[in-house]
Order: sequence, then structure tokens, then C-alpha cells
Amino acid sequence: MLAKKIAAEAAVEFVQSGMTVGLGTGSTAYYAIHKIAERVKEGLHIRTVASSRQSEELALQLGIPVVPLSGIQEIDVSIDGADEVDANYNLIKGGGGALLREKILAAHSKQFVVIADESKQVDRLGKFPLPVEIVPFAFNLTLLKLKALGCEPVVRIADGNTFISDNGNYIVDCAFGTIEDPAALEQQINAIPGVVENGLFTGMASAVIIGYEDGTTRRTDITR
Ligand SMILES: O=C(CO)[C@H](O)[C@H](O)COP(=O)(O)O
Repeated sequence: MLAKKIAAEAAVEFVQSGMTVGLGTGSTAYYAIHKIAERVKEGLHIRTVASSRQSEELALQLGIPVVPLSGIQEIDVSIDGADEVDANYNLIKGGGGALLREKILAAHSKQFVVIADESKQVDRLGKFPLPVEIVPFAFNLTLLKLKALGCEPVVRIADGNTFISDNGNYIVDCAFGTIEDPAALEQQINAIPGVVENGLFTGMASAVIIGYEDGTTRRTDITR
């Protein structure tokens, strides 16, 4: 898809030799990883950390150096996709089930560059059901608490089985409808025992690059 590819490739311009780079997950991040691999072949000297096993495998296959997070103090730039981007550059992420590792990377990145095609732009978040990672223990009770916040939680199924995240947890997709206060909801969900993390990324993006099917991109730098 052209829009995803050009947004991803524009984001790779943030990457310079000597940097530690966070690799996102998903079909847009896929293009960024491919572009990074091209630049590594041309002599770009970087190390990367991955937000999922899938992205780590792809990076290694393409010859990109991947190091464990345990050896890292800080990430210079992370590049990742999103399921929704609102007018204030808050995000819903986790469609690929990698939200926990993605949020850890974003939180430790000097720059968090979000890449998306135009279809991901919304005025208000909430059409895309919010992914929430929960521990399997007593998951039915955790679902009740999520429901009490006003959503319809559905445990994610993949290929006929309960989807298990890279961290051994369940992902619950929570249809809230329009989310009035994303920052407050992000905190409320994380306060539920059993919740590991949720896919609301509020106030985290430092740049957003939107790709359009007409071949253009729009980059917004966000100062906080
Ligand atoms: O958060 C994510 C994975 O957990 C992805 O970034 C998000 O789902 C967007 O994916 P895609 O680029 O395939 O549309």
C-alpha cells in the first residue's frame, strides 16, 4: 500500500548513524524496517531494539543489528504505526497485539515517530476497539472491571485460539465508542488489577507522518 510505504520511508530520515532505533510492529512498520535495512546495506551504522518477535525476526533476516533491551539505557528514535491518530496526536495502538512492548519503547525514546496512512486519522479516538493486554489469571474478573468503564470487552481470538501476546498475556478488544478523555481513560484502565497495559498512547508522539494514496506525505512535529 503506497500510503503506508511512503509514510514509513519518510520516517527513516530521522535515523542517523550511531543511533539506537526502536522498531515498531505492523504492516506500516514493516516498510520502515525494510527501508532501514536498505540504509544499513549502504553503510548506516545503528543498533535496534524490537517491539515484537515478528519485527525482530524481520530485522535479523534483513541484516539489521538487533540488541536486547536489557543492554539499552535510552532509544534515540522509535518508528511505529497506529490504528488511530486523533487531532491532538493521541493514538490507539495494539491492533497487532504488541502494544506493551511498543509503549515501553516509545516511553524510553527521545523521539517517537508515528507513521500511518490517511485512513488512520480521526477527530476523536474510539471507532477502533481499544486493545488492552491483561494477564490470563482471573481474566473474567478483569473483563468485568473493563466493562464497568463502559466498553464491550472481547478476548481476541486468532486462528480459532485465544491470542497470546509475546508476553504470554491475553489481548482484549474494548469497544468504547467515542473516547471523551483519552488520557484519563488510559490511566483508569491501567489502574485495574490484571491489566498490564492498554493501547492508548496519549501525549507520546513527537512526530506524526501521514501518507496519502496520491503519493504525498504530511509530517507534523509536536513540541511538548
Ligand atoms: O500497534 C500496532 C501493533 O500492535 C500497529 O502499529 C498498529 O496496529 C497499526 O498496524 P498497521 O501498520 O498494520 O496498520
